[in-house]
Amino acid sequence: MMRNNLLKVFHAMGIFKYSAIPQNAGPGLNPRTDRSSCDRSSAIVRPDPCNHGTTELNTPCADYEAWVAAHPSALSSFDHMMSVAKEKRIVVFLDYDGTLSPIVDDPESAFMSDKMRLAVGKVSKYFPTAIISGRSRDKVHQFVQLNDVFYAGSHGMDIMAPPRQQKSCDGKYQTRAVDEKGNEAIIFQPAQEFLPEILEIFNELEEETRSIGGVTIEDNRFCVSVHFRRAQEEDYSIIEQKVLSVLSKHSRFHLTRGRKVMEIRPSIKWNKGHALEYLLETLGFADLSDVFPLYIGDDRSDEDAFKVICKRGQGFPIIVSSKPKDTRASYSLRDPSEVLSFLLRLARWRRNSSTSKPVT
Ligand SMILES: O=P(O)(O)OC[C@H]1O[C@H](O[C@H]2O[C@H](CO)[C@@H](O)[C@H](O)[C@H]2O)[C@H](O)[C@@H](O)[C@@H]1O
Repeated sequence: MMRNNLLKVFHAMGIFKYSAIPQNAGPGLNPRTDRSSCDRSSAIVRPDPCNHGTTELNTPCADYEAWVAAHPSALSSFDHMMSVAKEKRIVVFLDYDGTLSPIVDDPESAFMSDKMRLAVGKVSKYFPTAIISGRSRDKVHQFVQLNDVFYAGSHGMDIMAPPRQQKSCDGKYQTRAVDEKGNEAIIFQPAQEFLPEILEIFNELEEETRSIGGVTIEDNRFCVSVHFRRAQEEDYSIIEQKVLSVLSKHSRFHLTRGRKVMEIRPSIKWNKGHALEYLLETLGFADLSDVFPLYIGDDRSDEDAFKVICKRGQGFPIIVSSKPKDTRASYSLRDPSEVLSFLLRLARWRRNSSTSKPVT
């Protein structure tokens, strides 16, 4: 009752203009009542006060229940979602930090639970599954320890995929490799030429921030993370100044922000969304009209992948958040424990289902 009243108020304020959403948006993108949250034009957004975290919604909109009404729980909506996806070829994409592992203070201790490993393993038995992380590819593989999963590190700038002729790529950034199981693979690294400068940036950042307590610099191979989760809040602006001063010496790089982290990345047109498309193509799904990507992620960089799914007009962009956030995702899960439940349910659904089309 209270929620309905709140929603009416929001409607009156024009915060969620469901009626403005095109009714022909594709399958999976219009939860429950044909509302697409891919249309962000009507959301009221304020930048994070210190610009140090993810963007959250302002005003009464910062009410989780109302937000969930616009981004329904993927658990409560599971049956509906699967009725949309049945007969489709589901391909599963997962982010790592904040999705498969809970956010912790020490980035080196962001371990994945055995239960989660088992769930991802089960999902990968039934659906092609890839993990696209901001971490280095090796690091995320070390955390996940599954060999039947495809890995993309450095926000998609380092992908190991099966060898397959690419239409959209001239092979310039590809090298041949052998995966853990001894199979032929391709490693795609579009930012290779930036490696020497990334190393310089890493060293400069270490030097510049050495004297500030609680800051750690993480080498993510094709990008560098500056963590300040353990720093004093009063040091945030000096940390930002130091990072910006290092960045000013490297014109081919830019800054992005995540959850208490600033990241310096090569300025190439490549992100998690491109990685999703690249993987679909290498897995042989590019030309199939019934391919249904499902992407679960919690952070700003995952929005690039949500955007691609929205543009394709078919799939499930799912955000992991326990707070209202401006997002293109259509569905939500509260935290990694809900991700775990969702993945287990997905694997069970596929195992018990005779109608869904197995991916070949
Ligand atoms: O794309 P992701 O896999 O989500 O990686 C994004 C960043 O995740 C990690 O940082 C975040 O998780 C840490 C551990 O829980 C936490 O301490 C930190 O505050 C978060 O921002 C990772 O360490 C970064 O390098 C990734 O870019």
